[in-house]
Amino acid sequence: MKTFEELFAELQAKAAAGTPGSGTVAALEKGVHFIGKKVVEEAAESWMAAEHEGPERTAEEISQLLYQVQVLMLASGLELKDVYRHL
Ligand SMILES: N=c1c2ncn([C@@H]3O[C@H](COP(=O)(O)OP(=O)(O)OP(=O)(O)O)[C@@H](O)[C@H]3O)c2ncn1[C@@H]1O[C@H](COP(=O)(O)O)[C@@H](O)[C@H]1O
Repeated sequence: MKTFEELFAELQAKAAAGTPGSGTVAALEKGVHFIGKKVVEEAAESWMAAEHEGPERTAEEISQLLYQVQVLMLASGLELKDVYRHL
């Protein structure tokens, strides 16, 4: 288990190092358009899970949505504080 902040730090480090075998690095190489579609896909799956599949599946889909949002942040050159200041 990891927190939102811990996951972001892990993804930042992998992106900076270009870690071989990292799905995050591969997604960043594909770019914002590819990542944006993943965000929309996971958002839709979260919605469908919430309507039809119960809380456990919903939590799983939301975790994937949070991951894809973090990858989009990295692709956009954003840090956590850039987003948090709008909360
Ligand atoms: N939390 C996640 C995470 N959530 C979702 N995903 C990715 O998002 C995809 C979504 O899963 P789905 O089952 O919806 O997708 P799918 O349709 O079956 O498969 P795809 O065709 O979309 O790949 C997964 O295949 C993963 O590639 C994640 N990939 C990585 N992480 C974490 O990110 C960290 C870094 O990962 P790497 O960069 O791969 O080392 C690790 O700690 C991982 O646990």
